[in-house]
Amino acid sequence: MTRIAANLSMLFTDAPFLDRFDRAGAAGFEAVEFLFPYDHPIAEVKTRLDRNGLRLTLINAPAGDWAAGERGFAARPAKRAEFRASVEQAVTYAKGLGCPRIHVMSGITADEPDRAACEAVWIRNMREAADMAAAADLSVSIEPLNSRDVAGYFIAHQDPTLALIGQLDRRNVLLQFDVYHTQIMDGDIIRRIERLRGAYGHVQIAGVPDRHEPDTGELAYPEIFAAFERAGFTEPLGCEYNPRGRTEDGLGWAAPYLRPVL
Ligand SMILES: O=C(O)[C@@H](O)C(=O)CO
Ligand SMILES: [Mg+2]
Repeated sequence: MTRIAANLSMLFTDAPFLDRFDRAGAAGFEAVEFLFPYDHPIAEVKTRLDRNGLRLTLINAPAGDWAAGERGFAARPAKRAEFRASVEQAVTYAKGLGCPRIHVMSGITADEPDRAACEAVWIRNMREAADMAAAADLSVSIEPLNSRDVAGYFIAHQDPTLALIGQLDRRNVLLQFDVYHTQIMDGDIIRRIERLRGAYGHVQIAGVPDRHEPDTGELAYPEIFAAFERAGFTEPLGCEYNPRGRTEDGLGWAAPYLRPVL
């Protein structure tokens, strides 16, 4: 059965962050994910999850100055200290919030002079992140981002990302399969879902190319949902899209996957 999670960094954004949990619960979501909860104490976020009966499926580790274009540190040789501090904070939040995985971002490396040095530090950092996460019984999620939206990001394609993950030799590190980014960069979505079965631990969805609801654009999402089911992937798919209007007004496509609203 297809299950879905509301991405609270992109859905319900007409409400303050903490109020988005109530909106997601009222809309019938069973789970949520979001990027950065760090402006709010763990206890406050936990209260919002619990009072809406929501499970948390993913948070991102702090990724630096987002507004200035920073997108994490793992592949940036000069940012080792920031990297470690960000993973420590993410592990503390994930543990406190009952979230099973953290997305650790790699960083913009287009201006780094030495790609080999970026790869070497990425491997060293990600191994450390994996070990810190494993000690807390968590996994690490790694997501390639499309280079149209995020130019210069260290990882843009799935297969090279999987090759890097393979070099880590850590079982708790999995691919974050964002269907939106993957369609833009790699395509062949259905075959990829089958072929990479077991290699991805978290999935996100959006319409392509406009990143709106998954009922528009070039992808046939009902077919994609069926492929994930056939592949045995039963975790909630993160709804990480920019709603065309008010979030609730665009949830018609999601009706079969939402809890009945009382
Ligand atoms: O796809 C995305 O944009 C996100 O999943 C993310 O973590 C940050 O860019
Ligand atoms: Mg994503």
